This record gives sequence, structure tokens and C-alpha cells, in this order.
Amino acid sequence: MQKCSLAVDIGASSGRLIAGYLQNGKMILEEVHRFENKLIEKNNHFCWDIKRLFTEIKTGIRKTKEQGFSPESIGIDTWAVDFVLLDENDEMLTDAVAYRDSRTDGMMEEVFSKISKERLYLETGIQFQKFNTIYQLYYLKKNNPELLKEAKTFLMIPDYLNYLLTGKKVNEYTNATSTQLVNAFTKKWDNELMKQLGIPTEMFQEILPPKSSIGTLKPDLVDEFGFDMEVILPATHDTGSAVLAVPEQEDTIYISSGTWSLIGVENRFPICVTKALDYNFTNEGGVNYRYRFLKNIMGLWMIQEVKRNFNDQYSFAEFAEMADKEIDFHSQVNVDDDRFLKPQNMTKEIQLYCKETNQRIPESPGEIAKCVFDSLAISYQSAIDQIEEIYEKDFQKINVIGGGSKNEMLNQLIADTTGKEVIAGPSEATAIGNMAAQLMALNKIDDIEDARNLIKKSFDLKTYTKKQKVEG
Ligand SMILES: Nc1ncnc2c1ncn2[C@@H]1O[C@H](COP(=O)(O)OP(=O)(O)O)[C@@H](O)[C@H]1O
Ligand SMILES: C[C@H](O)[C@H](O)[C@@H](O)C(=O)COP(=O)(O)O
Ligand SMILES: [Mg+2]
Repeated sequence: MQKCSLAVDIGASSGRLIAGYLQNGKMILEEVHRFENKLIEKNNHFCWDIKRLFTEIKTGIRKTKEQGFSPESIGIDTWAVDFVLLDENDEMLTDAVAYRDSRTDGMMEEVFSKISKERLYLETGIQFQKFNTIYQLYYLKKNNPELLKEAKTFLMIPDYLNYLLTGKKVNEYTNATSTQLVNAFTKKWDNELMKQLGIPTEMFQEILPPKSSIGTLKPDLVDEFGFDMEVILPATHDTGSAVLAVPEQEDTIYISSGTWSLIGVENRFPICVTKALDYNFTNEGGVNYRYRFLKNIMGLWMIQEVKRNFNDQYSFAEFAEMADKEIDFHSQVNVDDDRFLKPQNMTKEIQLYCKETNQRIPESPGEIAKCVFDSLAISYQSAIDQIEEIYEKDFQKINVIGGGSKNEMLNQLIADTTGKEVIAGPSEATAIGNMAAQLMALNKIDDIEDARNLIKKSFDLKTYTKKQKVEG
């Protein structure tokens, strides 16, 4: 039996359970189980089917043994900001409502009437996304105060999945920072902030950093699987794990390219200056208390929705190929307009935007995809300009990680648009970073730089440079 660790990475569009181990100075990953993740409608809200996700995790764990692995540890990472509340009997009081639900519309503005945007940013350093946990909780406080009074435990999505595995209730640091309720300097829950908004402070749990072990499986799960393993906290915010795995650091801006595009740089300190606030950058927590100075860009969510609009008759690779042929189509949209966060029909919303802005309306799948990819590249360029203005430095390289790194057309487009060298991969950076944190916790990897050197040796990366225009 091959000893291994298990990385569970659940993004907004897909989840995967990957077995990983070190062999001949390399990290070896083997995908054991992959499953779809998507929003469901429940009680008039968009939610995550968290019970199904836990069932998929258990299926993956069972398949691990069947495939000849002997797991020593498991770590779970997912998307940020979303949570569940448990009552005094540790039963779910709330559904796992998704950040794309419209319940937080207008909440951010109401919070600003109590706490200035500037103070919120200076204390937390977190970007203003209307779906941040702070605004989700403010919605509950305003519309269902009795439920908040009943809540005894606040667990973010990975925290809750860890609770189902171990019975332990903790909040992990990197994901906790995405709530906009953690002080960027103390790295603790900002109780003063919560009290000012009428959010009960007692339900929040101890914040533990990545690489912490929270024990082993509950006895009933050991009986079910036939083995036990240690449950270790990676950076449970998936982007935190992805950034840990960025192999290229020198003079490099990363783009964690999945459902979202998260574009930024790793720091040793938070940057909460006015310009960072104005440009809406965030300082999410990283491994070893580093900071992820980045911003959210709407990302490949847009092509995921377009793919759905075309009844999944085209693959992502086919959309990229079709887009690459539309060399004379140049209409663009502002991908970061809230209208693209959860439109009824993404394709129609893109067409309406082009009509409203007197641009050629994309009709074919290729034109729609070209419009999405061109518009994403423009948004990346804008974010890079802002990063370089704040850092007062020109970055030479862009490392695209995540599933989006498999979009060769987009990788080339980013190189052509920015003029910078684009390094693409690893596509499973999040799972790799999750694995790296576990291996560090198990003292199999010394530290972050060792992890990144190991990752660089272990996974194929592809480089793109700006295409020289053919004269004539
Ligand atoms: N072969 C491919 N060609 C082009 N794009 C791809 C390919 N495979 C995956 N993608 C892109 O990667 C995205 C999924 O990336 P991933 O990191 O798995 O997302 P998440 O973690 O948010 O679920 C898809 O939406 C798609 O746009
Ligand atoms: C809502 C958050 O901004 C979102 O979770 C983002 O931080 C993120 O991590 C998205 O990861 P995907 O893998 O779903 O793109
Ligand atoms: Mg992901």
C-alpha cells in the first residue's frame, strides 16, 4: 500500500480528492475522485449542497483504499466567505447559502452607515465584495435576529466539513480573513467590529493557522472506512492553498484562474493604503501569516455559464479554439460589473451589454467566448497596472495557475495583452498547495521555499511570450 496524504479541493465548479506523496525528490499526485459542484436553489436562496459534498468526500476516501493507498492525513479547502451556523445541539441552523445569492444586496451600504469603509479597510485590509461574510451576517442580524441568537457555532464551509470528519469546531485563519471580520494586524476576530454591527461574538471559534492538526476521524468514520488518519488544516481558503503552490515567485504576479480569477502578489505585510482601498485590493491571510495582496476578477465563471447556456454541447477546450478563430471580433464587456455575478442568462447579459455600449453583438459561441476571454485579459491588464502603481515596480512575469492555465488561447492572449512572460501551471495548484501544507505539518517538507522548489521540479509548466506581429 502506498502511504499518502489526501488533498480535498472543492472549488465553485468542481471538487477533487487527490492522493499525494513524495518520491525521488518529487511530489506525486494521483486524482482519486472528481465531482461536480454547483449551486442549488433551497428556501428561496442559492445554496451549496453541503451534505452531497461531504458524501462525495467520503466516496473519495473509500476509493483511496480501493486504489491501494494508505492515507496518513487529509486536508480540505474550498471557496471563501460562506458558512453555516450550528445550534446548541450542533445541528445546522442555516443552509449553506452561497455568495452569489442576492440576499446581501444593499447590506454593504448599510454597514457603511455604521462603520466607515476606510476604517473597515484599515482594520481588516479586506476587499469590498458585497458577498463577504460580514454582509451575510449583517443580513441575518437584520432579517432573522432570533436565528442569530440561537446560533452557538460559526463554521466556514471547510471548517464544517472538518467538523463532520472529526467533531472538532475550529475556524482556520486564511479563510477567516476572507470574512472581513479578522483584524489584519492582530490576526484575531475583531470583536469590537462585530459588536458595532450587532453580530454575536461568542459563536466564533478559535482561529488556527494552516499546518495545524485538529486530531483524527470520528470513531464511526474509522469503522466506516476501516482506517483512521490525521486531519490537518491546509490553507482552507482554496486561493490560499493555490498561492502557496505558485512555483514562480521572482518578479511575478500570480493569477489563480478558476471560477474566479484572483490576481496578485504575496507579501510579508498587509498593504492597507488608500490607493489599495480605492483599487479594491485585499490582504487575505496566507500560510506562515504571509499576506495575499490580490483582487477578485469575475473569472471563468463567465465561460462556465456560457457553456451551460449552450447546453454543454461544447467543451472548455472547444470554446477556446472557437474563440481563437474570431480574430476580427473585438467587442468587450466590463467583466467586473455586478451584472455578471449571477445573471439569469450570461450569454444574453453579454449581448445586452454590447448592445447598450453600441458594440458589435456577439452571436456565435466563438464570438461570445472571444468577448469573454478578451474582456478578462483587459481586466487582468488593468489590475496589473494598479499593482505596479502601488508597488512602484514593473513585474516581468505572470504565473497562471488553476484550471484556467489549461486555456492555451487565454494564456497567449494574456502574454500578448500585457507583453509579459506568462508561465502556465500547475493546473491543480490548489490541491498541490493543500498537499504541501500537510507535508510541512508532517515534517516531510521543511518550509514554503522548499515546497515551491519541489513543486517547480514536480509539475510541467508552459511559457508564453508576446507574439511578434507579422508585418505586411
Ligand atoms: N482543457 C481546458 N481548456 C480550456 N479551459 C479549461 C480546460 N480545463 C479547464 N478549463 C478552465 O478551467 C476552469 C475550472 O478551473 P478550476 O480551477 O477547476 O475551477 P474551480 O476550482 O473554481 O472549480 C473551467 O471553468 C475552464 O474555464
Ligand atoms: C468568494 C471568494 O472570493 C472566492 O471563494 C474566491 O476567493 C475563491 O477562492 C474562488 O476559488 P475558485 O476555485 O472557486 O475559483
Ligand atoms: Mg479552485
